[in-house]
Amino acid sequence: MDAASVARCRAAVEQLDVDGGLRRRNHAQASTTRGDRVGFVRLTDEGDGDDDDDDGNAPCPPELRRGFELLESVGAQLEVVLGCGRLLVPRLGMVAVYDDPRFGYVRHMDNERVPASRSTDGIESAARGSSSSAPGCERHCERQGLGTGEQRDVEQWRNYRVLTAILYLNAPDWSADDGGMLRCYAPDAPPGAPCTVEVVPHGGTVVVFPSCTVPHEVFPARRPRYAITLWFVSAALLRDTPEERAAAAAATLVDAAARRKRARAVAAAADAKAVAQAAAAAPVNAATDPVVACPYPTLRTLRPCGKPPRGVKARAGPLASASALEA
Ligand SMILES: O=C(O)CCC(=O)C(=O)O
Ligand SMILES: [Fe+2]
Repeated sequence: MDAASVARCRAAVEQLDVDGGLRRRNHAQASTTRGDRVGFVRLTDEGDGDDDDDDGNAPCPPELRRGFELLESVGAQLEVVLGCGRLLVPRLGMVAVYDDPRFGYVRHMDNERVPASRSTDGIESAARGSSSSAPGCERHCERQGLGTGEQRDVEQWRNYRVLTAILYLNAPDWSADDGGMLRCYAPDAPPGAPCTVEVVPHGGTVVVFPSCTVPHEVFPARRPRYAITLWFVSAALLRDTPEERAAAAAATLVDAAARRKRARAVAAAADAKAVAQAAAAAPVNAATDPVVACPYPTLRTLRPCGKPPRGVKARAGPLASASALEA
């Protein structure tokens, strides 16, 4: 993204902050794991007032829309390039500023398997579509022969994200000395293993990686560090019936050996096209990336990813289903 557009987006984020739209996380571990303040903005005008996701989320400022549109177009291109089936865009996008030079964000994954009883993200659940109390989980467990009594011990995906896309909005004179680097690790790399990619968060740079397989961390920054993030959701998890969800899960869960083969899962570039090309060149196979086994609770908060670019024929993912969007 060009410098002028980045500057406009950054100014919009600063204004959002002045208006009280960015808050520090208030759950217990947040103070030690991450130093950012975040807000969620509505990316569509949709919203009929009876949806929790509406609570307290400002509409995306017009100047910031271009940033989210860029991320959405990255998703649209990756959907085609990676053949991962239909990606969906949540109604909310995240805006973040790291302004405490003591803290970045410790190594984590944006989605992962956790015991069912812990598969919630607290305040993130509504905003990011990551609720674990989705109706149907119990029936899903039953379908798999696990029984409702045992379901608390069953692992589930923490949330519904499959692809993370970040756009940095930092000032043009940002340098490596300012810190704030994003470090991504090879999937399944043990702590301390060599990292695969380090990204200096230059304004205009976009980073994408599969949410379920790439551990990453953010280093503390000496200056306020701005970014917006869109977490794409897979259509496959929107299947309506337990049978369909079970089939989707069985068809898409990846075994550990296959995951290890995907050493490089990160692409960074200055614009959407370059991102898509870089991702295509990397040995990422999103077709086999995992999707969650729970239904998404509020279908209305999702919409299909933007149209693929001209001349590129969309490859139908094995689980993509337009009917999943009709709720
Ligand atoms: O801003 C970044 O580079 C990454 C932030 C991150 O990992 C997150 O918000 O989950
Ligand atoms: Fe993250």
